[in-house]
Amino acid sequence: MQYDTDSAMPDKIPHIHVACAIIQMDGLILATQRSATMSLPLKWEFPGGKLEAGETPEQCLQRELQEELAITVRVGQGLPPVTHSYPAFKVTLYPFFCDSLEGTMILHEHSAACWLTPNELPTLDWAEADWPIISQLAHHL
Ligand SMILES: Nc1nc2c([nH]c(=O)n2[C@H]2C[C@H](O)[C@@H](COP(=O)(O)OP(=O)(O)OP(=O)(O)O)O2)c(=O)[nH]1
Repeated sequence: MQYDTDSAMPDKIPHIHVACAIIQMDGLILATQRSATMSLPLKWEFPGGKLEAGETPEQCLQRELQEELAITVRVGQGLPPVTHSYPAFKVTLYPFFCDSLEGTMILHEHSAACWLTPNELPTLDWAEADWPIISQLAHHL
């Protein structure tokens, strides 16, 4: 029997699920830059990280934002998830609007952070998976 390998073989690349925070303050949105030693080096992203087993996206965001930036936020409305395939893995991003930031931000993992208006967001070199979110924000906020 012959198999069509493309359809019969299971997907070999890992598929990760990542919650990310669109943190708003005074009309600006927080962007963070991945460090040179992280995957997708120096790309800009919304802070967040991989969902752990049994964790809601809201819980994941509170944990990741505390670990990465030493801040807490109020997690609000979600945007539609976005799935993107990188050469080595596939990611589904679960974006959430957040506000009411508390704490003094410390960059524990990122190389930089900045606050931008929705219109300025496309000027950064974003991780490829983020572009559908950036377009949505630039047009709708
Ligand atoms: N947090 C976040 N990650 C994003 C975005 N866009 C995007 O492609 N990603 C990717 C980068 C990472 O490969 C993955 C997020 O997982 P992570 O930051 O916890 O993973 P990592 O591989 O850097 O670190 P590790 O915990 O596995 O060591 O999703 C985004 O907007 N925010």
